[in-house]
Amino acid sequence: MLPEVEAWLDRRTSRAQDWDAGVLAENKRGQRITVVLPARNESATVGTIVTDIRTALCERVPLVDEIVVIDSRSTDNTAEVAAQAGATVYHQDAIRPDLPPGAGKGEALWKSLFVATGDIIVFIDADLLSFTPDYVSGLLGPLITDPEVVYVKGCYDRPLNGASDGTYNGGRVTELVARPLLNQYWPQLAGFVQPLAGEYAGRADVLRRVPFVSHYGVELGLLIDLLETVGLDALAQVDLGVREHTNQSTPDLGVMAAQIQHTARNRLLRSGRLVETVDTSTTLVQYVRSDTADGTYLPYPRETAITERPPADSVTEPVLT
Ligand SMILES: O=c1ccn([C@@H]2O[C@H](COP(=O)(O)OP(=O)(O)O)[C@@H](O)[C@H]2O)c(=O)[nH]1
Ligand SMILES: O=C(O)[C@@H](COP(=O)(O)O)O[C@H]1O[C@H](CO)[C@@H](O)[C@H](O)[C@H]1O
Repeated sequence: MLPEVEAWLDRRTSRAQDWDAGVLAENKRGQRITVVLPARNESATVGTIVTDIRTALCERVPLVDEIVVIDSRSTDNTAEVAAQAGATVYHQDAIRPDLPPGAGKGEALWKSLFVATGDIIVFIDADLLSFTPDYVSGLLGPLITDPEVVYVKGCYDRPLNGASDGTYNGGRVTELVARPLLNQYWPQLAGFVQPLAGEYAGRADVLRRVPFVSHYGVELGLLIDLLETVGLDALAQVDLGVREHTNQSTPDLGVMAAQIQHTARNRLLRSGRLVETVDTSTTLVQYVRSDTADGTYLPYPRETAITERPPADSVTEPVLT
């Protein structure tokens, strides 16, 4: 591990219990806080998370000023459940409809930058099964107390599929793809325990100055781009304990892994560290067994291409017609 990363780990890692929500609320210094939940078909969990944030961090303690749910083309009643719980809900495609449509989680997060009013934005996944309000207060701790910190990622133990035997086999794409890539090509980021964590927070003005990768490339893209724009010491991480969420299937994480690999490749090409002599395919061919008598395998092609939204600040205002 690089000596600067060892020093960073010591200097920029804290724990959720180190940060008291009431004390943070007293020290906001007029900064507005928005919590954003990107949500695609999360009606089973989004309401509880919004309710917990609202009651603990808006009503009991005036730490959070706004709760936004970005409905990301849900086909269930996510929007209604979130609104009923007290969130302000925006449909992803209804934000800046003048722009060509984007897709995936990265699009939902980028679009939130056009509607969130906070000086600090906290991103929380909407599929969490272990959410507690100190996920939010923990992430806010370094940002409210240290003006030199601009971005904070959560870290935690990650049981897989509700395992209660003390095993932490979650974070499959983190362990099999993202962590190896970061250690190989961006060793300054090797101190992040959960580089793909879906719970993180940043200063809105900084978030508006970096691109957002579409789909599931967004977390890796943000980490790499923020390292390059603000430097390692402006980044921090907070130990949130344990995190359980609705785990996707392993084949679906194969698509996520490919998107993350394309994100890393895109940044290596952009920086000139990688030169490609042949085109790279973005089609991932998986296999499913047919339900015919012979049960042969059928190819199941999945598209894994990523796109990228430019920094929100660089997008011109909509032309009013
Ligand atoms: O197109 C998408 C895909 C995902 N999400 C949300 O992003 C978060 C993380 O996505 P997911 O749970 O699918 O990823 P995982 O946590 O399994 O890696 C969840 O709140 C999703 O509802 C979204 O808003 N739009
Ligand atoms: O960390 C990971 O490997 C993936 C999948 O986690 P699991 O194997 O389902 O626990 O989950 C994260 O990655 C996504 C891509 O960056 C994020 O968008 C998710 O919020 C995060 O849960």
